[in-house]
Amino acid sequence: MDLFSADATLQPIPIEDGALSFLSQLPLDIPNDVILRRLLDEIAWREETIFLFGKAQKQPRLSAWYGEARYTYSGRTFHPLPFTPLLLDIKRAVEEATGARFNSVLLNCYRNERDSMGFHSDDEPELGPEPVIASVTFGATRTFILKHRKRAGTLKLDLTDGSLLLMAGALQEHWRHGINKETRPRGLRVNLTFRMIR
Ligand SMILES: O=C(O)CCC(=O)C(=O)O
Ligand SMILES: [Fe+2]
Repeated sequence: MDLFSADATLQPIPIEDGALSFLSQLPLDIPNDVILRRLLDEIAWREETIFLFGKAQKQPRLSAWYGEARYTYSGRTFHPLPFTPLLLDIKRAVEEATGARFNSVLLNCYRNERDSMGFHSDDEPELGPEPVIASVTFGATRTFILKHRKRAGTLKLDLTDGSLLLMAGALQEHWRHGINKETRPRGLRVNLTFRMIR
């Protein structure tokens, strides 16, 4: 492999009001399909319940938190599980590719095309101003959609198996992002968002 080829490093994606960059394959020592299978086996996946207009509802995906830092979300304090050796391997690869450091990861498992993530910004106070968030995907491709908060502006990115998307700068302040349900069949997808919680 040519170490200096363009697609071996993060490539900037032009966007106003924030920073985005993409690498189609995060360099890893373990094949993507083996990582996917191990994540499915080793992670303590949970189907969380959320309250929407006072009504209990199951989140349309499975999720799990791992890392070294506690965090609060919707007024509740969560205690993540300690990083596993596999998560530490992926974290090391992400830190090498991005030059950033991370101490927690949120994992989401989209079981099929009916699983989704509502539009949101990752702007919790403990992430600090202009958070750097690294998103790694294994398995099926899903479309990551960004919508500008103040003006008409939508950006769609296909997040493919083994890819790394880096969100930084003022992106979370100006844009929301989400994963829509789809009608065409989609296989299982696991996404990991590495964060630095202070
Ligand atoms: O699954 C994805 O690509 C998005 C995940 C996400 O937005 C998050 O974990 O905050
Ligand atoms: Fe997010």
